[in-house]
Amino acid sequence: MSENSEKRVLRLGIAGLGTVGVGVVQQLHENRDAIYARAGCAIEVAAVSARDPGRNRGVDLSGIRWFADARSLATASGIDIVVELIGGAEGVARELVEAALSHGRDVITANKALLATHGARLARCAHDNGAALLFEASVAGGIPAIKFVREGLAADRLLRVGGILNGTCNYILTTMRDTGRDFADVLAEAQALGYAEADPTTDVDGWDAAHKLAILAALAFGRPVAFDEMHVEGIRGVQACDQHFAREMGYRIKLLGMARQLEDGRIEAFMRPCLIAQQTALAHVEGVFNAVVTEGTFSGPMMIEGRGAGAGPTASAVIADVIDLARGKALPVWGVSPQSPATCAPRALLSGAYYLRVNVHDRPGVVAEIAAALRDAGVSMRGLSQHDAGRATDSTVPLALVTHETTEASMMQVMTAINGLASVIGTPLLLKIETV
Ligand SMILES: NC(=O)C1=CN([C@@H]2O[C@H](COP(=O)(O)OP(=O)(O)OC[C@H]3O[C@@H](n4cnc5c(N)ncnc54)[C@H](O)[C@@H]3O)[C@@H](O)[C@H]2O)C=CC1
Ligand SMILES: N[C@@H](CC=O)C(=O)O
Ligand code: NA
Repeated sequence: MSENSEKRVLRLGIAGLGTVGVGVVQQLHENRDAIYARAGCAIEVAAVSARDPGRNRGVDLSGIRWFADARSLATASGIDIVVELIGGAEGVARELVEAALSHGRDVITANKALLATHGARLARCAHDNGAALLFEASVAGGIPAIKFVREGLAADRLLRVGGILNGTCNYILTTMRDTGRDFADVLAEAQALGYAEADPTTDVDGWDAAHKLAILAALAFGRPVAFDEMHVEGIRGVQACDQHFAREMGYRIKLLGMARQLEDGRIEAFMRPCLIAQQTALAHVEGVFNAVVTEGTFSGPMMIEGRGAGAGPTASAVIADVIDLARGKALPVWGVSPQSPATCAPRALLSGAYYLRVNVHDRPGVVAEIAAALRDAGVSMRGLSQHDAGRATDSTVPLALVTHETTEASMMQVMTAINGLASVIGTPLLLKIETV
């Protein structure tokens, strides 16, 4: 494990002292005795690297070596584990992790962007150099999502994996629904609470959650997923009227991801806002909470829920990985020996029922035009709703419909036809109705 294990001290080199990095330093201090008891050795922050050495971060960093260039932590002496908490799929974070693993040094990271994008290569690098790469904090913050899928369900054959994987989006959607406040206002609040990524567009455009889904799918199916082929949509298109319609129809809107392995080995995966029936457990995962769901051939359906973001939960997951290493527990990155990435099935192959909301000029014949677009694509309507709550001063009105079971290909055809209608204002919103 460690060049220093005989002294029963495990020495960390932490890169990045933001929300999570500071959380780790603080929690190691505040919960030192319990951590010592479980790890069987002392955990010490031996070195750090952050941008501004002079800034007061509210934690005691005295006596800790400071490295101006985080990449130096990969090879510096006196460090047993590199803890990468900078973030981002490229740049210093990637270079540091690659260099440390190549040097045979164990790495712990919370960086889902890096793992989703370069996971196949990093797994190979860790394997070839006998180094461990642990990443519990990368998916669903404090929820032990990685251990749940990779270890807890190791004997099962998983049929699907997914869940609500972005705390910022879930917080925004929940708060908008409950308070009627607007998107930008609630996003600023999520940022202030430390939930959002350095660039919050990563959260609201669905990429952060998609990164996490790619990691879960890789663990569930034993192979990294070709991330750039995944279907990803964010929550910017969701309007107040959608929350009204969803409630009226018995649903809640959630940014939801789901991955399934098809018989031909391809992965069907999406991350997008969906309607979920109000009475399901997943619909009640609210605020910053995340949930991971699985369906196993042998274990059946399961769900775990908890805080998916923030300093405390995320630092706790990082330190759990440190304790694993202290206990001598290091597994292959994806639970099996390194594999090449699996391709994703095209979006058009998805199927299900859908919700479609269109803002239209309120005039005779509009509904007939939309119905014609559905008819031409062979899509059958299950219900239609229009009410004045969402009416704008220019007499445009939102109209929402739900379909019977159909294919995504047919819905894409409907969207193209509707987008071309003169009576349609702005971009219609298409949400999958997901059965969970
Ligand atoms: N905030 C959260 O709730 C969660 C964050 N994560 C992940 O944890 C990682 C860190 O996230 P946060 O702490 O929230 O981000 P943050 O933006 O608060 O902290 C990152 C820190 O890294 C520093 N940094 C940037 N470039 C650097 C460089 N070249 N050398 C040294 N330091 C550098 C920044 O100055 C900043 O203080 C990211 O990968 C993020 O995706 C994962 C789960 C939850
Ligand atoms: N920005 C992320 C933080 C954790 O990964 C989120 O909001 O869930
Ligand atoms: Na986790």
